[in-house]
Amino acid sequence: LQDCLAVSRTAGEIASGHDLLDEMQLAAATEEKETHSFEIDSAQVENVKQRCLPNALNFPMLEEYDFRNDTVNPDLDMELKPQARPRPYQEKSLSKMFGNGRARSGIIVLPCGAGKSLVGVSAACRIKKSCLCLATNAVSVDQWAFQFKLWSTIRDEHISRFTSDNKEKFRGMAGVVVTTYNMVAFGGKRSEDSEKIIEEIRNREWGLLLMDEVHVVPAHMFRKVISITKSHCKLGLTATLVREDERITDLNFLIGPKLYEANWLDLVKGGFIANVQCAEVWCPMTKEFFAEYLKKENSKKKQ
Ligand SMILES: Nc1ncnc2c1ncn2[C@@H]1O[C@H](COP(=O)(O)OP(=O)(O)OP(=O)(O)O)[C@@H](O)[C@H]1O
Repeated sequence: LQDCLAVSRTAGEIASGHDLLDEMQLAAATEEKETHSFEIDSAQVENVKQRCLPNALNFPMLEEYDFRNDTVNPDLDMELKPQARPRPYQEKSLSKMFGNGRARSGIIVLPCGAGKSLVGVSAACRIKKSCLCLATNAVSVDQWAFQFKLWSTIRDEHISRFTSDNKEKFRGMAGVVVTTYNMVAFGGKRSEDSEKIIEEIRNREWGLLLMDEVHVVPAHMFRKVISITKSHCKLGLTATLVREDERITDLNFLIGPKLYEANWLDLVKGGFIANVQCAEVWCPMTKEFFAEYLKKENSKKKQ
């Protein structure tokens, strides 16, 4: 099996779904346990993951992809360029993902401007298999395609964009497709060109599903994207794990646990991101607005 879901009760006590994983403790805890291997029907994987959450059986799971031994999916010739030098916190986030030589699915949290793109591109360069990169809009798609070319040696014909304006196809056995969550999740009628590309996206086994801004994607769209694409490893990138719809735990079993979170104050001190100034501005409210503001059912909107 190239993919495995690792489960450990003891590890669960150490690292609950939202805590950072401590490699040493986790390895020690897992070693104490016997290993059993069995295959899960792909249609049931989401159910199994959900049943293992802390509010159910409390067997937190790690999904790992043994990409080095994947002889089924073709390799993608792509390296980081020598001038791409990940910063210490970027390296650390990658070491949480690739700690044991496999690619672990999960979420990396880095503040705005800290360089999530280089982390995503580095992850794709290590796995060296086809990568589906999902962004929230067409501008981000262009930026991601640009970042892949900026930091990696990927050849132009191996990377394509799929948006309403750009319906490109990569050439060769493996490649990177950058598109939006919307393009993949769209349920309406598509043009012939789009239909062909989406078929390709559905049918291919992706080594890496790279998901940008995971906190803003509505939960139902997320589910749809994950259910119609087949990927061995999922990496979610975000600047915050706060969600408006309170479905943050969904990310935990749909993608994986938080693997790393950088402390933005440390990054400011290190000179990696700009200093933040916080100011509180008080504004008057009209009587009607204030009455609405005080209503219990509007409490979520206040956030
Ligand atoms: N290791 C690095 N060496 C040099 N430049 C870097 C490095 N990492 C990131 N950068 C630069 O920092 C800037 C911010 O990077 P990037 O756009 O990936 O941040 P981000 O975390 O995605 O931000 P946002 O959340 O705002 O999208 C870019 O100009 C990028 O080239």
